[in-house]
Amino acid sequence: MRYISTRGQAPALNFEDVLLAGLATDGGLYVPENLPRFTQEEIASWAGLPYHELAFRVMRPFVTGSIPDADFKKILEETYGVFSHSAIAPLRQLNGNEWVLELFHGPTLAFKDFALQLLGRLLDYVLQKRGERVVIIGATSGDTGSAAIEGCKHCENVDIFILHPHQRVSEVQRRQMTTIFGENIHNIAIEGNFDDCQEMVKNSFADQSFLKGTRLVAVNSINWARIMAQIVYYFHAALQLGGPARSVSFSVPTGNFGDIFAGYLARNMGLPINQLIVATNRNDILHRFMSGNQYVKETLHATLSPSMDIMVSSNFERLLFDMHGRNGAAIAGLMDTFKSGGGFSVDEERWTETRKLFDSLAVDDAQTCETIAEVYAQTGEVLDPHTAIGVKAARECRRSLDIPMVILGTAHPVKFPDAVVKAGVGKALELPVHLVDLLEREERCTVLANDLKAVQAFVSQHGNRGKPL
Ligand SMILES: Cc1ncc(COP(=O)(O)O)c(C=O)c1O
Ligand SMILES: N[C@@H](CCOP(=O)(O)O)C(=O)O
Repeated sequence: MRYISTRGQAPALNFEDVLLAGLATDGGLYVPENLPRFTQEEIASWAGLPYHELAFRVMRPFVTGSIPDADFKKILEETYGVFSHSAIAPLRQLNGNEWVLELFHGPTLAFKDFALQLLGRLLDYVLQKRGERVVIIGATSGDTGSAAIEGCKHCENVDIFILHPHQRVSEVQRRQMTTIFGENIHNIAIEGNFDDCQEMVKNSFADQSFLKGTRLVAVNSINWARIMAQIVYYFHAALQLGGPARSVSFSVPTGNFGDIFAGYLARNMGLPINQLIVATNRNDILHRFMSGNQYVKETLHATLSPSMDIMVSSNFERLLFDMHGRNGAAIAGLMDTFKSGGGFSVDEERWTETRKLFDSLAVDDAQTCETIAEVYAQTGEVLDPHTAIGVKAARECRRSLDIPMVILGTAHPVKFPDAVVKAGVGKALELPVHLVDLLEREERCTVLANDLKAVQAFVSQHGNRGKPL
């Protein structure tokens, strides 16, 4: 399998090099040159497989040529062996044909564990084989950070730096990052928002001189391996609901467009998906595109669903690439316009074609709380605010009541007690055993200005097991 950049100018790479590349050298994102496509019979034959075995079948074509089957199987078995629910991603029924796919039974209680538990193991495998050390710089609005630290903390050959927006993540999210100690783990709170953190990561790929020859790796969903691992649970959910004989719809709480892009790929790989709903919070650039063909930046607002407080949505570029017939030059042009502050629309025909699959809704904080309260009253289930946005969007945008609607349950509500309390839910939420004393643990974190040079200087000072590079 070869991977090409969405901007058409970077060299094509194999899986191992894509895993270690992050952003392409032309600033684009890597995508498979040819997407594998499974037959309906093949997909049907996977019904009832344990999650790690399904994961092997779905992801195998992407790693072929880089990771031998036996090694990949072992890595996957270990990866999903750390999840606390035997079904790994159980489906919980809300209503007749409405389901929440619970993606929060991994170690950090959010869907990020599905990919980052795997990414840490893949990095370990590849770096040991190569005898190479790398630096990771990641940006988080709350969940990627802890999942990346948890996934990489034991990696001998990795120093990890996680940037989060100072005072813009929940207390539980922050502590899940800042209470994990290790000479290779560094938490930095940036006096800015998530987009600032993400831009610093992307700019660091563009000029890596501060790393003095050490390779920079991404843990954000710009890294193809993140998206790859998230494709699996669409197959897993659909197979439990009668797929592929029956099609299924998904409503996806969306920020960086990684999770829903994985659903789009699952469909292109042969899984019958009827509808994909882009569910955003007040930071609604993706909803404005899907509903009105306008991709224009606005001010980023802090909301009760902080993990989706994102305006510059990385993976949207991967969708645009397909929408434009995989024309890298066209994407480079659009991205340059966007980076210089301009918005854009796409050709009306391309947009109408895309809308055949995608619908969207922006949900504000008041509606988020109403939905948490409504679902609690109906079912006794407490939703986290991100999942609640997915439920609200599913209920508003659903095209057919006959087709099962799966809402991606992207985080556990215990990570967001403020929203749950604001929604008027009285039920006490308990942290799981491994985090039970989280609120009493010592924290370590460095606060830095919103200044790329300051961050790069910090990385360069601490990038070799706490010592200078
Ligand atoms: C809990 C939660 N829900 C939804 C999202 C949005 O996912 P994506 O950025 O892949 O669109 C995120 C962050 O990315 C998240 O942490
Ligand atoms: N919501 C994310 C933001 C980063 O997105 P990613 O999927 O690109 O890593 C977070 O919680 O950190």
